[in-house]
Amino acid sequence: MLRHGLQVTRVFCQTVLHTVSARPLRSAILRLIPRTALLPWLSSRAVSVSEWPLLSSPPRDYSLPNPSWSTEMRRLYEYYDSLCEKEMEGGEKKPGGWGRLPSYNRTLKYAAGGKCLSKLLKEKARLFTRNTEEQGAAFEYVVFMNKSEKRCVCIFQAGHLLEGPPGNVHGGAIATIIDTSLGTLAGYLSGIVMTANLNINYCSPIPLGSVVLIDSVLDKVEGRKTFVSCQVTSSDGSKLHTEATGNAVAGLPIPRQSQHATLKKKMSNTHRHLKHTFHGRLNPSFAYFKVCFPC
Ligand SMILES: CCCCCCCCCCCC(=O)SCCNC(=O)CCNC(=O)[C@H](O)C(C)(C)COP(=O)(O)OP(=O)(O)OC[C@H]1O[C@@H](n2cnc3c(N)ncnc32)[C@H](O)[C@@H]1OP(=O)(O)O
Repeated sequence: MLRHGLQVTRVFCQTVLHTVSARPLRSAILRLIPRTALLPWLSSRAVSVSEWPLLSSPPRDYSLPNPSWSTEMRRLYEYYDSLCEKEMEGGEKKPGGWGRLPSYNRTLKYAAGGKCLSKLLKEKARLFTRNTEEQGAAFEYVVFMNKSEKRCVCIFQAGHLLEGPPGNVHGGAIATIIDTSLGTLAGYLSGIVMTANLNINYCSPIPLGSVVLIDSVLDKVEGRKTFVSCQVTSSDGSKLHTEATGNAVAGLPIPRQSQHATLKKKMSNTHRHLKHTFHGRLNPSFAYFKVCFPC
């Protein structure tokens, strides 16, 4: 009863104080109400972004257009967006086969409702490709997935912080966006994966600030291994910049004997924490994919 009262008070305070944007006052009041009071409410539902509770500001979807996007980036975005499946009037779905994948800088945190998993993760950790708030400075990209073709296209605009050779994109930054595209495709098709192998041929430099397309396809699946490949081309497809193949392995690596006891203890603590947090109602890996790959 007391817990329920605290929960209602906390949500009420957040709602009201969120509206008046009184940050210091809001923090002071919220500090008085234990966060755990919110857990039952959070755990009773998988929170989708559209129904984000007023715990904090809603997560930013980095895959949506922003003012730093060039005309070419926007044109390509609009083209693929027009191919996406959309709800039409009357609830019918416009077929298209494509879907845009949203992108957040801390997916697990958002998937869990904002707060619950923070203790398990490093508080300051951010997705490498989404670790700056400065729009257009580094990786601006959006991934469109085609389920039936087992293919995805990433539209990528390289910002000034990604310079390698003067005026061109750093090879490591190119490898990063390739790993992201291939990893996203493999993850979409095979569940949680780790990149085991990545081979890259750099064919021609990518000018800084330009927009390129990373077209990734599934080659084959062999047991736990998902083989994928991609081509990085200029936005009109006329110039090949880079090509790559990769192998992503599904599932968790088997720990070495010496690490086994520590890992077992860690996993058991984690499991207990998750069980408490979610009351057995929400599988965190499911939530991860629900938010990561909703289309
Ligand atoms: C968040 C928002 C979302 C946003 C989404 C953003 C997407 C980002 C994606 C980023 C992805 C990453 O950067 S991942 C981070 C970079 N990668 C890593 O750190 C991986 C480090 N390596 C590992 O953890 C491990 O070695 C694994 C998991 C790859 C494999 O270990 P394992 O589970 O013990 O499996 P193991 O038995 O060794 O191997 C399984 C099979 O894979 C093969 N295999 C293993 N390693 C290799 C290899 N290097 N090259 C070729 N093949 C290999 C083996 O021969 C075997 O084949 P067979 O005998 O069965 O035939």
